[in-house]
Amino acid sequence: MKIEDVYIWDTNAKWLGISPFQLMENAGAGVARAIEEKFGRGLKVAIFCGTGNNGGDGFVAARHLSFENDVTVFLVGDEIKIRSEEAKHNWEILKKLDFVKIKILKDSSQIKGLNLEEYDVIVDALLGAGTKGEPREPIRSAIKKINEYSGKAKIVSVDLPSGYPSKVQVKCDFAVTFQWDKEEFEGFERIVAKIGYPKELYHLVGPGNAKFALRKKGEHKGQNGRLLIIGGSEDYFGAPYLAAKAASYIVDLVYLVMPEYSAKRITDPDMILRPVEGKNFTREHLEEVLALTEKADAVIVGPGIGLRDETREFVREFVKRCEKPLVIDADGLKAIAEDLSVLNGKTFVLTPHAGEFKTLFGEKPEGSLKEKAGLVMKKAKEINGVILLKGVYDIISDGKVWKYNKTGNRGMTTGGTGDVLAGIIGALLALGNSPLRAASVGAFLNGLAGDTVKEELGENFTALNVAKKVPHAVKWVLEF
Ligand SMILES: NC(=O)C1=CN([C@@H]2O[C@H](COP(=O)(O)OP(=O)(O)OC[C@H]3O[C@@H](n4cnc5c(N)ncnc54)[C@H](O)[C@@H]3O)[C@@H](O)[C@H]2O)[C@H](O)CC1
Ligand SMILES: [K+]
Repeated sequence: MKIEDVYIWDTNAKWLGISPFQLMENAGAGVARAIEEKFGRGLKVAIFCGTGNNGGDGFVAARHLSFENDVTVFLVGDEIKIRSEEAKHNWEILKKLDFVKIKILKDSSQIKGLNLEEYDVIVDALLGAGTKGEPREPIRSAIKKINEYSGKAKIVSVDLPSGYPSKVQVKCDFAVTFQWDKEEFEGFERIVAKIGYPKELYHLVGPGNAKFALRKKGEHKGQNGRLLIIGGSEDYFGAPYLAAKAASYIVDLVYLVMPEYSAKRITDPDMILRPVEGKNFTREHLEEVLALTEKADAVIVGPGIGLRDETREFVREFVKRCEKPLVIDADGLKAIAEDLSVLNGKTFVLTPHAGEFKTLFGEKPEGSLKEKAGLVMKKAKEINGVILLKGVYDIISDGKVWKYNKTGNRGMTTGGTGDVLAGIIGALLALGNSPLRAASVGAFLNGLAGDTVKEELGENFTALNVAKKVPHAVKWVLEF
């Protein structure tokens, strides 16, 4: 587990209704439990707290420990700097307790002369995951003070030794770290305390994942993604248009490559059209279309492209030679189903529904969520790419992990929502996201846009309604 993942989990946990108060309560209780299990009860405990949430965990631990131990809390810093609601809440509780002693140490001069000889255990809740740079005063002096008692008292750090990874850091007997043992940490003993995240968080896509995927990269036109969409035929022009419309809210530039016959029917000024001659894509268009991919960050191929033999051949040849990250959707999937080897060495997302999945891989996804996810993961591994199986729960895998998405509603069975989804995924790929993240977050945003439409119109709407709610979905995520 990486520190970036912790942020995603916290955000998704909040989305499930698990509040930061609950997490802090569990974190502090976990610290208290670890101490009592290791060292027994009836202890004299000093708890050094900073003004961030690491300190907040310390406040909670103090309350839990106070039941059977003699506890003194040293707040290092000014109490008006206790900012988060959950830390403040727990601080206010502590101030009402008569059996917990509180000492406020606003500057280093108050720390230097402290004598901590009477304490059996010193808890270090000064700095945690929010540490930026070398520890500054008065925290720095507090770290040094604690280290004077190394080997004399037991020193327990909350989450990580304060100051880590700087030179000035607490030398603890162990740290109580939360939920998982974090890969990045080294050089100190760790005990893991679970803080109430459900298993769903390993797999469920939520606003935490989406926030990361939507981060802007630059201030200049084109820096935030250029997407090329290849689709349309004699019979269809709406499908590539819907994909382009949805994507245009996310990336800077969307180029729509279509046979001129269908391109003529598009009048939307948001679109940059790149018509190619004729009514349908054929091998003859190959060089021209490949040249267009050069200035794109990602490519979508398939929406409304049709199933003519010469078009299917075009799709396969194109995929084989395209060097950009790809989303292959709809008729494009049927074209490559005839020869999956065109995917070798490519970076791509396939977006089949159950029927297309069977056409591609000869097996129908059936059974429980876990069983279906197992099959999607197996096939993703075989083709060395990302598969998004569309359904009531969308399942996404890169062959190593699997994710699922629950946003969306029955109204989205209407034609064209798959094109909107492909457009969003392509846009997220063009922003530089991994195929796994682009596909997972694409499914989430598409469903969220659909749910936003449902709030206004009920379950009878069209795919264009969904595409037009993409900016609302994005705004919701960024403000969450
Ligand atoms: N999901 C979880 O794992 C949970 C973790 N919890 C605990 O929360 C902390 C992280 O809290 P946060 O408020 O983000 O940061 P800190 O408390 O680590 O520090 C912020 C605080 O410190 C000041 N500061 C930053 N760098 C320095 C420095 N170099 N010198 C001095 N002061 C510094 C900054 O200005 C802030 O005031 C995590 O570690 C867990 O303990 C939650 O309680 C439960 C969920
Ligand atoms: K700490």
